[in-house]
Amino acid sequence: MRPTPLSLYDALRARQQHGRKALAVLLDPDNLDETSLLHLLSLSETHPVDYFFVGGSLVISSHQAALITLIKAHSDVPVLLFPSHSMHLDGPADGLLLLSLISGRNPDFLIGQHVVAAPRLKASGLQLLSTGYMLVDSGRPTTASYMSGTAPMPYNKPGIAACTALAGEQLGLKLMYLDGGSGAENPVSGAMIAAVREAVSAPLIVGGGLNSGEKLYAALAAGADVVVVGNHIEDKPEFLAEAVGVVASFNQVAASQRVFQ
Ligand SMILES: CC(C)=CCC/C(C)=C/CC/C(C)=C/CC/C(C)=C/COP(=O)(O)OP(=O)(O)O
Ligand SMILES: O=P(O)(O)OC[C@@H](O)CO
Ligand SMILES: [Mg+2]
Repeated sequence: MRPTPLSLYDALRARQQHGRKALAVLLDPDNLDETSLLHLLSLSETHPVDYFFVGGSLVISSHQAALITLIKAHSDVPVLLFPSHSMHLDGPADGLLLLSLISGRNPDFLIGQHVVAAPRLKASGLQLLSTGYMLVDSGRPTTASYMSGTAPMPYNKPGIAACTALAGEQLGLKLMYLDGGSGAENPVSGAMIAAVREAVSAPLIVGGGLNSGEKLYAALAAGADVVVVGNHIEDKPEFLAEAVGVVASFNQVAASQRVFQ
C-alpha cells in the first residue's frame, strides 16, 4: 500500500526536525505572464525549488488561477497561496498561508479578512497553514505595510519580534513569517531572525530583499527554515540556480556535520 503523503504542515515540521532548509519562489500574478512562467518552470526542472508561493499586494490581473493551473500541469512542486486579501483565493493550489498580521494593530488584517474568507476557505479544500505574519522595517515604506495600513516592527528591535512571535505561537499560529517586504532595501537582520528562532519552535519563513547568495545564506544561518525570493527572480530568472545552490549546499554541510557529531 502506498504511504499517505504528509500534509504540508507535517512535511515542513519533518524538514525542520531534520535541519533541512527550503527555498520558496514567490510568483506575483501581476508581474508574470505565461511565457515567463514557463521559462521559470523549465529552469526549476534543473534547479528544483521546494515551494511556489503565489500572491501580490493587489492582484489586478485576472489570471492567477490560470497561472496556478499551468504550474500544476508542469510541476509537482507544492503551490501555496500567499494572499494579501480575502479576495485572492483563486486557483488549484495545494495550500494557503493563512496570514494574521501580528506585527500590526489593524483588526481587519488580524481577524477581519479571515472572517469574510472562512466559509470559502472551508469549502475550498485547501490545506490551511495559520501563519504569524510580521512586517519588519526595511529602510523604506513597502507595499505590504502601506496596503495593510500598519507600521512595521523596528529593524533593530529583535526583542519585539521575538515577543510578537511568541505571542503568536501561544495563540496557536503554526508558522511564523518575518518579511522585510517586497524588494526590501535591507533584509530582516540576522539578529532578529535568531531571536525569533530562539523564542518559538514553529517553522520560520523569512523573505524580503533576499537578492544575493550571501543574503540567503545569512538568513539560513541565523535560523530561517524557509527563505523566500520574489523580486530578484522576477528580474533575473537565472538567479534561481544560485538560490537553489545556496540552500542545497547549506543542507549538505548541515547533513555532514550531523554525521560527524
Ligand atoms: C484571510 C485571508 C485569505 C487573507 C489574509 C490577508 C492578510 C492578513 C494579509 C497580510 C497583509 C498583507 C498585505 C500581506 C501581503 C502579502 C503578499 C502577497 C506580499 C507579496 O506581495 P508584494 O510582492 O509585497 O507586493 P507587490 O509586488 O505588489 O509590491
Ligand atoms: O520580492 P522579495 O523582495 O524577494 O520579497 C519576497 C516576499 O517575502 C515579499 O513578501
Ligand atoms: Mg511582488
